[in-house]
Amino acid sequence: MSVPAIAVYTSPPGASVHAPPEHEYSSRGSAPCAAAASPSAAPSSHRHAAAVAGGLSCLFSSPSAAPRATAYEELGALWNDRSDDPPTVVAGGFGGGGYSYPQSSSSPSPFKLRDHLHRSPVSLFHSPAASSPASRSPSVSWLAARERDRLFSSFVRNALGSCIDFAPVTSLPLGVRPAATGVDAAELAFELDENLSEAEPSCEPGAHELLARVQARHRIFRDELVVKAFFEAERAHRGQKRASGDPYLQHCVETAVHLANIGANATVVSAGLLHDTIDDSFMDYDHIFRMFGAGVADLVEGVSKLSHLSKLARDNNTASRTVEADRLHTMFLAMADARAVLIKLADRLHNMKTIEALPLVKQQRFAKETMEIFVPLANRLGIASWKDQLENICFKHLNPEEHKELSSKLVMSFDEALLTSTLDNLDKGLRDEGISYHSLSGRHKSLYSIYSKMIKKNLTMDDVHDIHGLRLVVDTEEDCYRALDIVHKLWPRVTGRFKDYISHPKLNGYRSLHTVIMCEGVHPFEIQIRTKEMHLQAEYGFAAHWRYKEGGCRHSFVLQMVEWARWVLTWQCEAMSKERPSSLSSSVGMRPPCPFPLHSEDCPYSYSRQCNHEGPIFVIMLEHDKMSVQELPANSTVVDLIERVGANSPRWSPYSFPLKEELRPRVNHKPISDPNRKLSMGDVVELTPALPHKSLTEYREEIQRMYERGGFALATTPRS
Ligand SMILES: Nc1nc2c(ncn2[C@@H]2O[C@H](COP(=O)(O)OP(=O)(O)OP(=O)(O)O)[C@@H](O)[C@H]2O)c(=O)[nH]1
Ligand SMILES: Nc1ncnc2c1ncn2[C@@H]1O[C@H](COP(=O)(O)OP(=O)(O)OP(=O)(O)O)[C@@H](O)[C@H]1O
Repeated sequence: MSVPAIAVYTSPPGASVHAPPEHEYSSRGSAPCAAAASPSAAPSSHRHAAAVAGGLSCLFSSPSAAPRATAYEELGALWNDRSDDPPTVVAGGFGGGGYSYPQSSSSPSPFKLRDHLHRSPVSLFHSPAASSPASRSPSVSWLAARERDRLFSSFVRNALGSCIDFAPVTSLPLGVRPAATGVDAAELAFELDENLSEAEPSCEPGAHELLARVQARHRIFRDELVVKAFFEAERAHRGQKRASGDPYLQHCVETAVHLANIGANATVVSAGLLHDTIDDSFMDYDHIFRMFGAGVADLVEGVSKLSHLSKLARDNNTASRTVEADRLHTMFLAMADARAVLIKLADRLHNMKTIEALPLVKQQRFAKETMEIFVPLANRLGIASWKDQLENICFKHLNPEEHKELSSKLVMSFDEALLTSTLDNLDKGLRDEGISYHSLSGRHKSLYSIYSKMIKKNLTMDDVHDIHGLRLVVDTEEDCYRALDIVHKLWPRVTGRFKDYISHPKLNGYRSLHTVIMCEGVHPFEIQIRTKEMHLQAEYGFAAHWRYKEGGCRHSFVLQMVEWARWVLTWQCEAMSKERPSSLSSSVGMRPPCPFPLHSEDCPYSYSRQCNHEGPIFVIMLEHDKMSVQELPANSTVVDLIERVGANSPRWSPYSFPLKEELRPRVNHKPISDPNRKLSMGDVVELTPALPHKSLTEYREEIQRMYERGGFALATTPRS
């Protein structure tokens, strides 16, 4: 996904208001580095070390497997507390890294005010914004909202076109609460304890220190709800250890830290802390609901469901069956609140970072599954830094030799100082010519992305021209060409590498100017120049980067869901992360209507409930202990599934619905009494339940009788 750090086009008016310093250098991922107050201030050894160390890191020092925290990630942790951030320069790991400027300040653009006050949803997953303390201005927010709506509307019409029915909601009906996102005090089904953080509940040694450490990094961990979730997670996992020997709680905390790093709000961070409680402790949904309310409980339950599916998929090696793996991605995104997918991804990211503690064979299995299932999810959701990190870890385990060789080469060839100085030069060149810009960002390509490109195009590393890349987003098409002239005046261009996708858009609608220039005579730099609208299209439209990477996509409803998920996540994390109950009351009047097409009146900001598409549904089918992901038309029933299985079976012929409950098909672990029960996205249908021990003999006899009557499939009363 693309990378602007401060690119701000469509931020909702409820979003936090920031006044960033003149220059911001920030990461595409969750890894800003506050070590240097300016790009040039960080010693290059430090920058290199941080770049190299970026792959595997762990926030908390641990006696066993967890490596020491790296500058890359530790400093990334500061993002959530943006008001404390100094201007930062980023030291990205091999996950790729980035830098960026907001618009140039010498030549204010008409968007200047809005741009500085609101951050883009696009920016959320890519780069933290360094900022000075927040202040709120309702009138400016409102103006921004109108601009956002205008931009968003035209973007949706242009970009999504026939993919969706575009019917923007202009206002929320009276009495409808705008969001189930940040925790609104009125939504809570419990009273938050006063001075909870001082309550000092008794817990295992080290837990308070763990909390203190993480609180020092992220303000969100001082939030009452989050503190309460921390102590509840501690209670749930007390005495449990990870394979590495670390307390289990550490995994919960680090999962939550990943979420905090991308700006998730208190509800999501709390659910991240509690994400394993339903599966691995005495706590159930009701308990979490009573303690934390529906927002957190639903998310934890959603993660638990995803974990079950993921385990089923792993045990059945679904990842290696492309079609089914693809259905699985869609199913994950469609069945759960997108934020649950986010928590599952954060959980997987930490598990992958600590995978060395597992036996080799498991490392391989996890790496394969992560590459096939979770990397595409991170890609589709636009969380580039997680995608890069997951890919690089998997790469290391799946192709250790290639990883080693390429890492050493990249250390030699990647020049971080050059990236920042090129950014500086372009910024100056643009200012000198009076061209205002919206954002200017730079990134270095991740190790795995370089590797993939080399394999795909049969290149050597020297032939990869975009290891260093800059992206400039300006206001008008005319500015694109003016900026291009400046670029070509500043540096010699590499012949044959200029592409004008503005006058000749790609078939998928992608528009941008691309050129490759040579820095200091030896380093090729790819520079992309585009307008804000082109950029939105490249991020969210038909030309979206995830689709560009993944190739064709069959179902338009998939496109819609994915873009929805990205939008919801981006907005929620971005807009709500600073909004705690105390501040909500004052901002409620300014809450925006949900901008996403198709949101209905009760707008829960969760696309899953809005997804009344006519497209197919995907369900998991378990038959004789084998799992498959089946695609069925909308409104299909259990009988439809059974008929499909029967039709493919040589023994197929109808038989009656079993009387014995334990022999009936199960949907989500419960035997069904109505074979015409409709199936929903993500249902797990067991056609042949696992053999119950006690009734084993009886069960066999019954099956035998069924076969004798003619076939192991169900025929039911015909449907009307
Ligand atoms: N979102 C999006 N980005 C694109 C698309 N096409 C190209 N890009 C971006 O532009 C970069 C370079 O694209 P091109 O100049 O067309 O280059 P190429 O022919 O694909 O091959 P290389 O020059 O070797 O990278 C890609 O690496 C992407 O970052 C697209 O359809 N959608
Ligand atoms: N020149 C650039 N400047 C800034 N960001 C870029 C540039 N080129 C790509 N990006 C962004 O960096 C991220 C990682 O891109 P990456 O290089 O891995 O893939 P890509 O750009 O699609 O290249 P390719 O398909 O050629 O491998 C994406 O979000 C992409 O949009």
